[in-house]
Amino acid sequence: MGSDDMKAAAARAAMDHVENGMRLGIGTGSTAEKFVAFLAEAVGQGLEIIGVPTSERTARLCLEGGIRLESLDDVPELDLVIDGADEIDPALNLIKGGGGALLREKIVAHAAARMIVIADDSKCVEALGRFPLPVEINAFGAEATRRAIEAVARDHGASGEVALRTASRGEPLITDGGHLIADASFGHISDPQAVACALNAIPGVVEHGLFLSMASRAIFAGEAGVRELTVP
Ligand SMILES: O=C[C@H](O)[C@H](O)[C@H](O)COP(=O)(O)O
Repeated sequence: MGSDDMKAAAARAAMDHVENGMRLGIGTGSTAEKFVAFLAEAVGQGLEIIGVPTSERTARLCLEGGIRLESLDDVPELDLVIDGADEIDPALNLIKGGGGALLREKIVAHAAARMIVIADDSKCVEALGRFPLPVEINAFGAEATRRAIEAVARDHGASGEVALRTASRGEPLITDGGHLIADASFGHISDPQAVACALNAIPGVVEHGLFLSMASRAIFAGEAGVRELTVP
């Protein structure tokens, strides 16, 4: 089974947790997009949900699929959010933001009673940090903020650099919220809570991609099939 099929298998399994009448947060990224396709199919067959998307791209895909959307301002409390992740540790702590959507994803996840994360097996790690941690930062003073993140990373044993993310033509990537993304290569984050606190203390940091104690269930798909993990 290729990685695309695994993502689709996890997304399909997540549909078992979607119930009629739900207010549903809808994630961003290639795995979440598989979920949007299954959701659109179910909506076409009569499922009624209200969706709140975590990015402009997801909103577009949902609308193309006939999924009813509302803004989080109109539907501020959600029953469930289903989203992908870049890394998932055994306690279901996550790194997210590889697609640049971490701010809206975290706001939506925080507004949801439950978060289910869907992924192929390659996202499963013993400790977070191999995937560079995305940090959304304000454009004002971006270099000063980048250096402050670098100092935090160094204090926490980072092995690599902190780089501003660029888009396809080399210009800085701008998020849906109008911010920049700095990717911090830790290699291994031994104390995610301490890193999260230190990043939150930097004024130019809007949000970071550590989603700690937010997911209550992970659905992984791999060669051996689909397995579900809940918080220990
Ligand atoms: O900003 C993007 C999100 O956090 C994605 O959910 C994450 O990067 C995983 O994306 P994918 O399913 O494409 O690996």
